[in-house]
Amino acid sequence: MNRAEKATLQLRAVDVLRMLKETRTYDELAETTALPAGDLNRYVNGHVLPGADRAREVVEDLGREALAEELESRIRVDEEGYVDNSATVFDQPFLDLVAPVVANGFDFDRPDVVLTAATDGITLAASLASYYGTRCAYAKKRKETAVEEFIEARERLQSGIELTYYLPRSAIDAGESVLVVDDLIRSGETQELLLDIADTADADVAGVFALIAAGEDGIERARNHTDAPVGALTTV
Ligand SMILES: O=P(O)(O)OC[C@H]1O[C@H](OP(=O)(O)OP(=O)(O)O)[C@H](O)[C@@H]1O
Ligand SMILES: Nc1ncnc2[nH]cnc12
Repeated sequence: MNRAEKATLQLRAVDVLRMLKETRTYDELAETTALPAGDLNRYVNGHVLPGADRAREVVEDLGREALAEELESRIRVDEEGYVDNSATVFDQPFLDLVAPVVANGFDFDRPDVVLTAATDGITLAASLASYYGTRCAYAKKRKETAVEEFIEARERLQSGIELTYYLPRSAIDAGESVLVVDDLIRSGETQELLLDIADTADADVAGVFALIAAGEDGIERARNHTDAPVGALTTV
């Protein structure tokens, strides 16, 4: 880890601790983190940065659990199992906290491109791309004007409707590594189409990630299409 990466990790740990502190006293935060309250006070107030090892523990272990809890408290599932996740996908600062936890906690190789499907996956993909310092690309359900060449992926959904996603061909080069992400995975049909696009582009898949898995079907379907790691922050 170079100095810049270390500093980034330390600052991310402070972000996670500040998020946790919003709903806790220092004593409660000490209990949650198993770190001394005095140290936590200095980190949260920005007087001292946690050491690299401590920072990694906060981001990878605690961060993942805390973010999953925070995510669960923000989503509403209706009586038919459909999820309202607007409070998450509209909150870019929250997604900026998610990015390092995902990048460090899910065994994904650093991608060249973070790929998602318009619309709701875009803010998550943007946060991850920004964290990795890579490009963000999103496939759309219609062809964007003035783009000459597209990669297309078409699938007949369980409902019988045919769905096509289009991505400008220039968005992914052959041999690049693609991390496929979305806010939500349920049937896995959308992720399948995105993996299909990556395949047509002759790209490698770094992984598949969703903030929320609605049931296990989608995750399993994605696992059938790639050997790369597949995961979600929470399952409802
Ligand atoms: O695993 P699946 O069954 O494919 O479902 C997941 C997809 O459904 C939602 O998108 P939707 O198609 O509703 O479009 P939106 O992002 O524009 O709301 C969600 O953002 C995922 O992309
Ligand atoms: N918001 C949502 N909740 C559950 N399944 C979905 N499939 C597409 N959008 C969904």
